[in-house]
Amino acid sequence: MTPTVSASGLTLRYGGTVALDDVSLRLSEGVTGLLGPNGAGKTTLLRVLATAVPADRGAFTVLGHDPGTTSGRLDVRRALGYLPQTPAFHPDFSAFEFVDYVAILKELTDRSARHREVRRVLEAVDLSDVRGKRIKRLSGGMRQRVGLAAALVGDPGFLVLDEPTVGLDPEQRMRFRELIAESGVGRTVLLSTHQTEDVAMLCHRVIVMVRGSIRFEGTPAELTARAAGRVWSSTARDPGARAGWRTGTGSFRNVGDPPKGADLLEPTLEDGYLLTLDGEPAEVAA
Ligand SMILES: Nc1ncnc2c1ncn2[C@@H]1O[C@H](COP(=O)(O)OP(=O)(O)OP(=O)(O)O)[C@@H](O)[C@H]1O
Repeated sequence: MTPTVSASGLTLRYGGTVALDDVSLRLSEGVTGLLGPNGAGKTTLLRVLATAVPADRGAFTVLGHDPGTTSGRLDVRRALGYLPQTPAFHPDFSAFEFVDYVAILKELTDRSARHREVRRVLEAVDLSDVRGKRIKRLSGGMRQRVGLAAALVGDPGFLVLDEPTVGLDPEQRMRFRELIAESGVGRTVLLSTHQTEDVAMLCHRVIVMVRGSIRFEGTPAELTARAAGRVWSSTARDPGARAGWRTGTGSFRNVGDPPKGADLLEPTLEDGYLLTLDGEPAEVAA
Protein backbone atom coordinates (compact mmCIF):
# COMPACT_ATOMS: atom_id res chain seq x y z
CA MET A 1 0.00 0.00 0.00
CA THR A 2 1.21 3.52 -0.76
CA PRO A 3 2.37 5.26 2.40
CA THR A 4 0.56 8.51 3.22
CA VAL A 5 2.70 9.30 6.27
CA SER A 6 6.40 8.40 6.46
CA ALA A 7 8.78 9.10 9.33
CA SER A 8 12.42 8.27 9.76
CA GLY A 9 14.72 8.52 12.75
CA LEU A 10 12.38 10.58 14.98
CA THR A 11 14.13 11.20 18.27
CA LEU A 12 12.99 13.40 21.14
CA ARG A 13 14.40 13.77 24.64
CA TYR A 14 12.89 15.43 27.68
CA GLY A 15 15.98 16.07 29.82
CA GLY A 16 17.39 12.61 30.54
CA THR A 17 14.26 10.79 29.24
CA VAL A 18 14.34 9.52 25.69
CA ALA A 19 10.64 9.76 24.78
CA LEU A 20 11.25 8.83 21.11
CA ASP A 21 14.28 6.79 20.17
CA ASP A 22 14.94 6.68 16.42
CA VAL A 23 11.36 5.95 15.36
CA SER A 24 10.71 5.17 11.70
CA LEU A 25 7.31 4.20 10.36
CA ARG A 26 5.01 4.24 7.37
CA LEU A 27 1.26 4.65 7.56
CA SER A 28 -1.31 4.06 4.85
CA GLU A 29 -5.05 4.66 4.48
CA GLY A 30 -7.15 2.94 7.14
CA VAL A 31 -6.86 2.80 10.93
CA THR A 32 -3.48 2.00 12.50
CA GLY A 33 -3.50 1.26 16.23
CA LEU A 34 -0.63 2.37 18.47
CA LEU A 35 -0.27 0.20 21.58
CA GLY A 36 2.27 0.49 24.37
CA PRO A 37 2.54 0.67 28.16
CA ASN A 38 2.33 3.96 30.06
CA GLY A 39 5.26 6.20 29.21
CA ALA A 40 6.15 4.27 26.02
CA GLY A 41 6.10 7.48 23.98
CA LYS A 42 2.74 7.14 22.20
CA THR A 43 1.48 10.64 23.01
CA THR A 44 4.87 12.11 22.16
CA LEU A 45 4.85 10.40 18.75
CA LEU A 46 1.32 11.65 18.04
CA ARG A 47 2.25 15.18 19.10
CA VAL A 48 5.30 15.18 16.84
CA LEU A 49 3.27 13.91 13.84
CA ALA A 50 0.58 16.50 14.61
CA THR A 51 3.32 19.22 14.56
CA ALA A 52 2.44 20.19 18.16
CA VAL A 53 6.07 19.62 19.21
CA PRO A 54 9.18 19.35 17.01
CA ALA A 55 11.45 16.28 17.20
CA ASP A 56 15.12 16.82 18.10
CA ARG A 57 16.14 14.67 15.14
CA GLY A 58 14.52 12.88 12.24
CA ALA A 59 12.04 13.84 9.54
CA PHE A 60 8.57 12.98 8.35
CA THR A 61 6.06 13.79 5.65
CA VAL A 62 2.26 13.83 5.76
CA LEU A 63 0.44 13.41 2.46
CA GLY A 64 3.54 14.64 0.67
CA HIS A 65 4.00 17.74 2.85
CA ASP A 66 7.24 18.31 4.76
CA PRO A 67 6.72 20.02 8.13
CA GLY A 68 10.42 20.93 8.16
CA THR A 69 9.59 24.05 6.15
CA THR A 70 7.24 26.86 7.23
CA SER A 71 4.86 26.44 4.30
CA GLY A 72 5.03 22.62 4.55
CA ARG A 73 4.13 22.81 8.25
CA LEU A 74 1.04 24.87 7.38
CA ASP A 75 0.09 22.33 4.70
CA VAL A 76 0.47 19.47 7.22
CA ARG A 77 -1.76 21.32 9.70
CA ARG A 78 -4.37 21.92 7.00
CA ALA A 79 -4.35 18.18 6.21
CA LEU A 80 -4.63 17.18 9.87
CA GLY A 81 -7.36 16.42 12.39
CA TYR A 82 -6.07 15.96 15.95
CA LEU A 83 -7.98 14.73 18.99
CA PRO A 84 -5.61 15.16 21.97
CA GLN A 85 -5.80 13.04 25.12
CA THR A 86 -7.48 15.88 27.04
CA PRO A 87 -9.19 18.20 24.56
CA ALA A 88 -9.35 21.79 25.77
CA PHE A 89 -13.12 22.33 25.58
CA HIS A 90 -14.62 25.56 26.78
CA PRO A 91 -17.34 23.99 28.99
CA ASP A 92 -19.76 26.88 28.48
CA PHE A 93 -19.64 26.57 24.70
CA SER A 94 -22.34 24.54 23.04
CA ALA A 95 -21.21 21.63 20.85
CA PHE A 96 -21.96 23.77 17.79
CA GLU A 97 -20.07 26.80 19.10
CA PHE A 98 -17.01 24.74 19.97
CA VAL A 99 -16.81 22.97 16.62
CA ASP A 100 -17.49 26.30 14.86
CA TYR A 101 -14.63 27.86 16.83
CA VAL A 102 -12.29 25.05 15.70
CA ALA A 103 -13.53 25.55 12.12
CA ILE A 104 -12.58 29.24 12.33
CA LEU A 105 -9.08 28.24 13.53
CA LYS A 106 -8.93 25.87 10.57
CA GLU A 107 -9.42 28.91 8.29
CA LEU A 108 -12.96 28.20 7.14
CA THR A 109 -13.71 31.89 6.70
CA ASP A 110 -17.00 31.81 4.75
CA ARG A 111 -19.64 31.83 7.50
CA SER A 112 -22.43 29.92 5.79
CA ALA A 113 -20.08 27.31 4.25
CA ARG A 114 -18.46 26.92 7.67
CA HIS A 115 -21.77 26.43 9.44
CA ARG A 116 -22.72 23.83 6.81
CA GLU A 117 -19.45 22.00 7.54
CA VAL A 118 -20.05 22.18 11.33
CA ARG A 119 -23.53 20.72 10.87
CA ARG A 120 -22.08 18.00 8.61
CA VAL A 121 -19.46 16.81 11.14
CA LEU A 122 -21.90 16.99 14.07
CA GLU A 123 -24.31 14.87 12.02
CA ALA A 124 -21.45 12.44 11.20
CA VAL A 125 -20.85 11.82 14.91
CA ASP A 126 -24.57 11.67 15.67
CA LEU A 127 -24.79 14.87 17.72
CA SER A 128 -27.20 16.92 15.61
CA ASP A 129 -29.90 16.66 18.27
CA VAL A 130 -27.76 18.10 21.06
CA ARG A 131 -25.70 20.61 19.09
CA GLY A 132 -27.15 23.55 21.08
CA LYS A 133 -26.39 21.96 24.49
CA ARG A 134 -23.50 23.25 26.56
CA ILE A 135 -20.54 20.87 26.56
CA LYS A 136 -20.55 20.71 30.37
CA ARG A 137 -24.05 19.17 30.22
CA LEU A 138 -23.02 16.38 27.81
CA SER A 139 -22.00 12.83 28.83
CA GLY A 140 -18.37 11.72 28.54
CA GLY A 141 -19.17 9.77 25.37
CA MET A 142 -20.87 12.76 23.78
CA ARG A 143 -17.95 14.99 24.71
CA GLN A 144 -15.55 12.60 22.99
CA ARG A 145 -17.77 12.79 19.92
CA VAL A 146 -17.62 16.60 20.02
CA GLY A 147 -13.81 16.23 20.01
CA LEU A 148 -13.98 13.85 17.06
CA ALA A 149 -16.32 16.21 15.18
CA ALA A 150 -13.82 19.04 15.75
CA ALA A 151 -11.01 16.82 14.44
CA LEU A 152 -13.08 15.95 11.33
CA VAL A 153 -13.78 19.59 10.37
CA GLY A 154 -12.50 20.33 6.88
CA ASP A 155 -12.26 16.63 5.96
CA PRO A 156 -8.57 16.11 6.89
CA GLY A 157 -6.62 13.34 5.17
CA PHE A 158 -4.72 12.43 8.35
CA LEU A 159 -6.53 11.92 11.64
CA VAL A 160 -4.60 11.57 14.91
CA LEU A 161 -6.58 10.25 17.89
CA ASP A 162 -4.95 10.01 21.33
CA GLU A 163 -6.72 7.41 23.52
CA PRO A 164 -10.18 8.40 22.32
CA THR A 165 -12.00 5.49 23.99
CA VAL A 166 -10.66 6.10 27.49
CA GLY A 167 -13.36 6.49 30.14
CA LEU A 168 -16.20 5.37 27.88
CA ASP A 169 -18.62 2.64 28.91
CA PRO A 170 -18.81 -0.45 26.65
CA GLU A 171 -21.78 0.82 24.64
CA GLN A 172 -20.23 4.25 24.09
CA ARG A 173 -16.93 2.58 23.20
CA MET A 174 -18.64 0.43 20.59
CA ARG A 175 -20.37 3.48 19.08
CA PHE A 176 -17.07 5.37 19.06
CA ARG A 177 -15.31 2.45 17.37
CA GLU A 178 -17.94 2.52 14.62
CA LEU A 179 -17.28 6.23 14.10
CA ILE A 180 -13.51 5.72 13.97
CA ALA A 181 -13.93 2.85 11.50
CA GLU A 182 -16.07 5.09 9.28
CA SER A 183 -13.49 7.88 9.62
CA GLY A 184 -10.78 5.49 8.36
CA VAL A 185 -12.42 5.00 4.96
CA GLY A 186 -10.29 6.90 2.43
CA ARG A 187 -8.27 8.51 5.22
CA THR A 188 -5.19 7.72 7.33
CA VAL A 189 -6.01 7.36 11.01
CA LEU A 190 -3.44 6.84 13.79
CA LEU A 191 -5.09 5.83 17.06
CA SER A 192 -3.27 5.39 20.35
CA THR A 193 -4.99 3.15 22.85
CA HIS A 194 -4.53 0.85 25.84
CA GLN A 195 -7.45 -1.28 24.67
CA THR A 196 -6.28 -4.30 22.69
CA GLU A 197 -9.94 -4.86 21.66
CA ASP A 198 -9.93 -1.46 19.91
CA VAL A 199 -7.07 -2.73 17.79
CA ALA A 200 -8.54 -6.20 17.22
CA MET A 201 -11.89 -4.74 16.18
CA LEU A 202 -11.02 -1.82 13.97
CA CYS A 203 -7.37 -1.55 12.96
CA HIS A 204 -5.81 -2.83 9.73
CA ARG A 205 -2.28 -2.29 11.11
CA VAL A 206 -0.81 -2.14 14.61
CA ILE A 207 2.36 -0.64 16.02
CA VAL A 208 3.66 -1.57 19.49
CA MET A 209 5.94 0.95 21.20
CA VAL A 210 8.11 0.22 24.23
CA ARG A 211 10.45 2.77 25.83
CA GLY A 212 10.41 5.13 22.86
CA SER A 213 11.05 2.45 20.21
CA ILE A 214 8.87 0.45 17.87
CA ARG A 215 8.84 -3.20 18.96
CA PHE A 216 6.34 -4.51 16.42
CA GLU A 217 4.68 -3.29 13.27
CA GLY A 218 2.29 -5.44 11.27
CA THR A 219 -1.32 -6.58 11.05
CA PRO A 220 -3.43 -7.45 14.11
CA ALA A 221 -3.44 -11.08 12.88
CA GLU A 222 0.38 -11.09 12.82
CA LEU A 223 0.52 -9.72 16.37
CA THR A 224 -1.94 -12.39 17.53
CA ALA A 225 0.10 -15.08 15.71
CA ARG A 226 3.12 -14.25 17.89
CA ALA A 227 1.28 -16.05 20.70
CA ALA A 228 0.37 -19.14 18.64
CA GLY A 229 1.29 -22.26 20.65
CA ARG A 230 2.19 -20.08 23.65
CA VAL A 231 -1.12 -19.85 25.50
CA TRP A 232 -2.31 -22.77 27.57
CA SER A 233 -4.62 -23.79 30.33
CA SER A 234 -3.55 -25.45 33.59
CA THR A 235 -4.91 -26.17 37.03
CA ALA A 236 -2.18 -24.11 38.77
CA ARG A 237 -0.02 -21.23 37.64
CA ASP A 238 2.72 -22.64 35.44
CA PRO A 239 6.41 -21.77 36.17
CA GLY A 240 7.03 -21.32 32.39
CA ALA A 241 4.35 -18.62 32.22
CA ARG A 242 5.43 -15.03 31.62
CA ALA A 243 1.91 -14.05 32.60
CA GLY A 244 -0.77 -16.23 34.13
CA TRP A 245 -4.05 -15.67 35.88
CA ARG A 246 -6.92 -17.65 37.34
CA THR A 247 -9.97 -17.34 35.11
CA GLY A 248 -13.62 -17.34 36.15
CA THR A 249 -13.81 -21.09 35.62
CA GLY A 250 -11.03 -21.69 38.18
CA SER A 251 -8.39 -22.88 35.68
CA PHE A 252 -5.30 -20.80 34.88
CA ARG A 253 -4.67 -19.12 31.54
CA ASN A 254 -0.90 -18.94 30.94
CA VAL A 255 1.09 -17.05 28.33
CA GLY A 256 4.77 -17.89 27.76
CA ASP A 257 6.67 -21.12 27.18
CA PRO A 258 4.30 -24.06 27.65
CA PRO A 259 5.39 -27.44 29.04
CA LYS A 260 5.23 -30.52 26.77
CA GLY A 261 1.67 -31.75 26.19
CA ALA A 262 0.12 -28.52 27.51
CA ASP A 263 -3.55 -27.88 26.87
CA LEU A 264 -3.10 -25.12 24.26
CA LEU A 265 -5.64 -22.32 23.89
CA GLU A 266 -6.50 -20.05 20.97
CA PRO A 267 -4.37 -16.87 21.34
CA THR A 268 -5.83 -13.36 21.35
CA LEU A 269 -4.25 -10.12 20.21
CA GLU A 270 -3.71 -9.27 23.88
CA ASP A 271 -1.60 -12.43 24.33
CA GLY A 272 0.56 -11.43 21.32
CA TYR A 273 0.87 -7.94 22.77
CA LEU A 274 1.88 -9.21 26.24
CA LEU A 275 4.59 -11.40 24.72
CA THR A 276 5.83 -8.50 22.59
CA LEU A 277 6.17 -6.30 25.67
CA ASP A 278 7.99 -8.96 27.55
CA GLY A 279 11.45 -8.76 26.00
CA GLU A 280 10.57 -10.30 22.63
CA PRO A 281 12.94 -9.23 19.85
CA ALA A 282 11.75 -6.38 17.58
CA GLU A 283 9.81 -7.54 14.55
CA VAL A 284 8.61 -5.53 11.61
CA ALA A 285 6.23 -7.54 9.46
CA ALA A 286 5.83 -6.68 5.78
N1 LIG B 1 6.42 17.49 28.64
C1 LIG B 1 7.19 16.52 29.16
N2 LIG B 1 8.22 16.81 29.98
C2 LIG B 1 9.02 15.83 30.49
N3 LIG B 1 8.87 14.51 30.23
C3 LIG B 1 7.84 14.17 29.44
C4 LIG B 1 6.95 15.13 28.86
N4 LIG B 1 6.04 14.48 28.09
C5 LIG B 1 6.34 13.16 28.20
N5 LIG B 1 7.42 12.97 28.99
C6 LIG B 1 8.05 11.66 29.29
O1 LIG B 1 8.32 11.04 28.05
C7 LIG B 1 8.02 9.63 28.12
C8 LIG B 1 6.95 9.29 27.09
O2 LIG B 1 5.72 9.87 27.50
P1 LIG B 1 4.37 9.77 26.64
O3 LIG B 1 3.34 10.61 27.33
O4 LIG B 1 4.66 10.06 25.23
O5 LIG B 1 4.01 8.21 26.80
P2 LIG B 1 2.64 7.46 26.51
O6 LIG B 1 3.01 6.17 25.84
O7 LIG B 1 1.71 8.34 25.76
O8 LIG B 1 2.08 7.17 27.96
P3 LIG B 1 0.53 7.05 28.47
O9 LIG B 1 0.02 5.76 27.91
O10 LIG B 1 0.68 7.03 29.95
O11 LIG B 1 -0.21 8.25 27.96
C9 LIG B 1 7.58 9.36 29.57
O12 LIG B 1 8.71 8.95 30.28
C10 LIG B 1 7.11 10.74 30.05
O13 LIG B 1 7.27 10.84 31.44
